[in-house]
Amino acid sequence: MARARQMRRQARTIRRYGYQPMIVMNGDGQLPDVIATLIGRGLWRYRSELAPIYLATTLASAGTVLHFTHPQWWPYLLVAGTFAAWLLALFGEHAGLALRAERLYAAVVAMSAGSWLAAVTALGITFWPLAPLLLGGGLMLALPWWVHRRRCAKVRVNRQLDAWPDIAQAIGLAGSHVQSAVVDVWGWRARFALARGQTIQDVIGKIPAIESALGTFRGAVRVHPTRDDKANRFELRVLDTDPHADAIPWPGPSVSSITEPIDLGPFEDATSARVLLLRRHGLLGGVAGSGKSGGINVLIGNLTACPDVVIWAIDLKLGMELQPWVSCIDRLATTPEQARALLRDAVAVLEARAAWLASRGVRVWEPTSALPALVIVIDEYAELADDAPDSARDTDSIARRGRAVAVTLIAATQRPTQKAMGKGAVRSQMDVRVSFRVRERRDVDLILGQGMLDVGWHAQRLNAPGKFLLSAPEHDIPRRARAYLLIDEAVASTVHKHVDIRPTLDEISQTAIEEAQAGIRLHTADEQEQSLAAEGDEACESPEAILWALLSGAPEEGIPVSHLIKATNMSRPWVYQRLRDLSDGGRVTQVSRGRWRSTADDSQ
Ligand SMILES: Nc1ncnc2c1ncn2[C@@H]1O[C@H](COP(=O)(O)OP(=O)(O)OP(=O)(O)O)[C@@H](O)[C@H]1O
Repeated sequence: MARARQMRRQARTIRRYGYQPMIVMNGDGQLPDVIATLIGRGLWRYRSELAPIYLATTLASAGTVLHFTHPQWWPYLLVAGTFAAWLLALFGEHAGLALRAERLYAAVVAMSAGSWLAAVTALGITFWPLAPLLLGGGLMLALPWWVHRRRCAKVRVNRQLDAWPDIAQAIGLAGSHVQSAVVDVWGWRARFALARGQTIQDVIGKIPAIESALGTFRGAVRVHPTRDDKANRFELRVLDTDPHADAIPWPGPSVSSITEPIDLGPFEDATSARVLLLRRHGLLGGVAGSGKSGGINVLIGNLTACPDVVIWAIDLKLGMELQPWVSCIDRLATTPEQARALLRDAVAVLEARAAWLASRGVRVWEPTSALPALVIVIDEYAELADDAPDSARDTDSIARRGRAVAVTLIAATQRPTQKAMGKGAVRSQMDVRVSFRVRERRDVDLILGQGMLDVGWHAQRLNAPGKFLLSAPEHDIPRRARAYLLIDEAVASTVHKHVDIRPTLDEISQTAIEEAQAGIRLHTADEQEQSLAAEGDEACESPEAILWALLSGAPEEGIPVSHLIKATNMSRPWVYQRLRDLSDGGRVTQVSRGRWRSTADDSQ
């Protein structure tokens, strides 16, 4: 038992230091040196934890020396401390202080240290209560430092990286070394240089050995080429936690313009699944409950933060899904009629924009807040194809011609079969495909494109809501990602935050819509007139129509009842009954005894 414990301790020491420190004493009074070495090593090894003590000691020594040599310097020290605090608070981000709380903490420490040093320089360390203040205040300020999660993680990572030479030796990658490392919320990533002749394929083959040597869980290590794609470099990604283990709350919009790629959620290696929507159409597919609406929420949440996008939406489930966004959506169609009108207007917009571009000799519409892009989100596309099949021509038009003029379609549907997509070219025009879980293997090809299943896009294996595969020009290998989850409160607060920055459509588009609608009104009026005329022709033969025609054309003094009886060929009571009815409705009036006319002229 004891032997096993000792061996374990030895192994741990070897992992940490790369060798087993051996202490040899020859009885010549070397013990103090050895102890000093060990203490020195400990002070260095635990430098991060001991940093507050080092700082306090430095302040106390510097303050004492300055008090005896330059006591008149205290105002400069005070100004320096204040200036350092100001710099850290405002620009600390550039020094790696990513969170506001971290910058605030650093500023408080700088301010406190500067003030205390100035006081000690002026008054001396024996001045009450400067010494207890250093102890008490130092302890209070040290606590957040000691418990800070990212600092602890950084220390742990540094220790793991210190052990890399031995790990590399043990797993056959001797000579590779760390160049840089960063810690993030999911774990850490480091850039490595390989020894001569080693390749990234060698490293990929050693992943299980690396996981074992670093003591991580299985699947925690990923190896990627570096951004510069050098053959003798690689990036090691080590996850402390599985980013997909639980629902991932939406951290807020990742963009402020449609020209930037939108972050949908993390891949398994915790890098962001970012995708550009400008001049692209998108299709989201997956079984009921797989997270399509959640994905749409992430997209809309980001789009609402872009003042260069106008959002239109169609939600034929009576607006159940998209209603919460309504204040940020310029136009929401919840009935087939509204959807038809919306798509018709979108085509008018794209045609007007295309004509405007052509008149200026410009090829593409560059979105700005004055000339915004138009994104049309359609939740459950199959319902649109079912309830408003005649709108297929418009969706087709938008899908084919919308890119250059920044009119984008985003469609979500369970199974994008040709029938569900309305028989047009919409599906084939979708440049960005997001597949949530599908039930049948063949649905993978339906959503992601023909042949994708065969080359490893296994959306049928996604095992939790919100998990998806993303296919887009910049995403051509299958990597599992999980969409952020927006709870109702996040939607409400996002709407509240962005409602004031929502743009309206540009004049070119608005005029096109007005003209299209006026054209439709004219067309409808014509149709109505024609149908009335047709009705009139038909009705001319009826006694009612004859009666009404005579009354309408009657002169000022009215028309005699005898004429009406004769012309209609009806009985006197019949004529009087009709006259009474028309009179009750205010449509005719008795001018004098036995003479009637219509009141139409009176109202003009
Ligand atoms: N990204 C996510 N992370 C965790 N859970 C999620 C995520 N997205 C969705 N869910 C869970 O799955 C449930 C169903 O999601 P959602 O309504 O988005 O699916 P859907 O594919 O749109 O379904 P339907 O086709 O029936 O509308 C949600 O109520 C939520 O609890």
